[in-house]
Amino acid sequence: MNIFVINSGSSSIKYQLISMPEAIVICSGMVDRIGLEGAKVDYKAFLESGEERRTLEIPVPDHAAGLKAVADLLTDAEVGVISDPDQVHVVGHRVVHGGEEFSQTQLITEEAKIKIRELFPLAPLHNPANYLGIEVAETIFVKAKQVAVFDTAFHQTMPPVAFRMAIPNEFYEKHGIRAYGFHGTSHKYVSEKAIEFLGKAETKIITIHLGNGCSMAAVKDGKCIDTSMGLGPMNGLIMGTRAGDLDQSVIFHLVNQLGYTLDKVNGILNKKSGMLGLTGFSDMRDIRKLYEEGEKAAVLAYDMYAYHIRKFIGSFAAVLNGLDAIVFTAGVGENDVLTRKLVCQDMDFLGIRLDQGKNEAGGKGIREINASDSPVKILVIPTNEELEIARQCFGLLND
Ligand SMILES: Nc1ncnc2c1ncn2[C@@H]1O[C@H](COP(=O)(O)OP(=O)(O)O)[C@@H](O)[C@H]1O
Ligand SMILES: CC(=O)OP(=O)(O)O
Ligand SMILES: [Mg+2]
Repeated sequence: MNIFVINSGSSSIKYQLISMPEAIVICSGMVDRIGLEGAKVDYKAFLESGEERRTLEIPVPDHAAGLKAVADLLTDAEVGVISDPDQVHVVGHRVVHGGEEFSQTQLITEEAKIKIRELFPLAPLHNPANYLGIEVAETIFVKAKQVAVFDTAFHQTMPPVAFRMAIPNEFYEKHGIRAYGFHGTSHKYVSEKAIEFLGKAETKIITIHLGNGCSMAAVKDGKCIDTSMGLGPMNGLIMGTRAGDLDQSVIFHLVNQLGYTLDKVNGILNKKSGMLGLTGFSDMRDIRKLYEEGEKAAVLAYDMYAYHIRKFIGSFAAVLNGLDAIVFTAGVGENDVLTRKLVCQDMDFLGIRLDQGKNEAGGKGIREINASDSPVKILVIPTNEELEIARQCFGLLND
């Protein structure tokens, strides 16, 4: 079964064509800077004759144009991997917010599409892009089954004590206002890898997903019991452009005293805050350079970024009542040596002891970077949301 996985972001589309159940990646790549100057389509095909790469620097005005360019590459006479879009049997979509409606992977019906649209206001940077991906894929891969895999699904095992908020009951009962949690596909994938690595069934693990969006999960015996994000993917950790946890008074102050509209405040907290607000850059590689030059704002921003992760490690260790491993994953977690160093610093009271040599060593696959006498394992585990989405699709359609 050929499953084409689409992970649509606000300005990018990551994709992989995967043959299941063998989990063979046929091709993979990314469309970057959609709607911006300097858009680019990256494509890597694993052919019998060897690996073929293409980078197209073409205007990509919207998601439809991006997916069309990818579909053309998939069927290209020279570097293509299929001869016809109908050879894609299933399209698996990452959908960020599934609300209370969707706790599991779901075949996309007209009714499901209406519900995904209703969730736009709760994930404004994500669900509209995910939805567009579905609409466009339906016109390109006409015969394929379309399946949605939700970021919120893995967190549905949280107990009420973790997901309820202390506001009047009717807001939960009538309007579903509660914590949902995000990046669930990634937290699930890396926590399962960590459990396999630890080689025991009873485990207490904290997974730390640091990409553009950042979140953490407390995972006990393979099930999520708490997470740092809530109703939408805005709160918790400091992120590329999102503020993370914030005193509610700030919002009222911005509106009532400084005269901002609520829409404007929403835009500021989602798109202009976080590392971007503190340093002028949202990409960790740019901020890292400034840090190394000793630029004050970058040093403070890095320290704050790590400080908030450390606070969540402390609170999640408390709710887990112990800790076997912490796991770093996603773009920053997998690659940024400095973030991992700052997070693990002065955490030996919790049994977290980093080996800086191992932290700097690099490498592929799972890496253990703790000191040999560290009671808690510190693991770097590359995430693979696309493979997990393909597995979920295959599981749904083979049931
Ligand atoms: N080698 C690296 N060193 C430090 N940060 C990196 C490196 N590679 C990627 N990143 C950071 O990872 C982040 C993007 O992570 P990613 O998981 O791809 O995010 P998303 O899926 O949310 O777009 C960016 O901030 C980028 O700077
Ligand atoms: C939910 C979320 O924040 O996703 P991303 O990290 O892809 O922006
Ligand atoms: Mg991501």
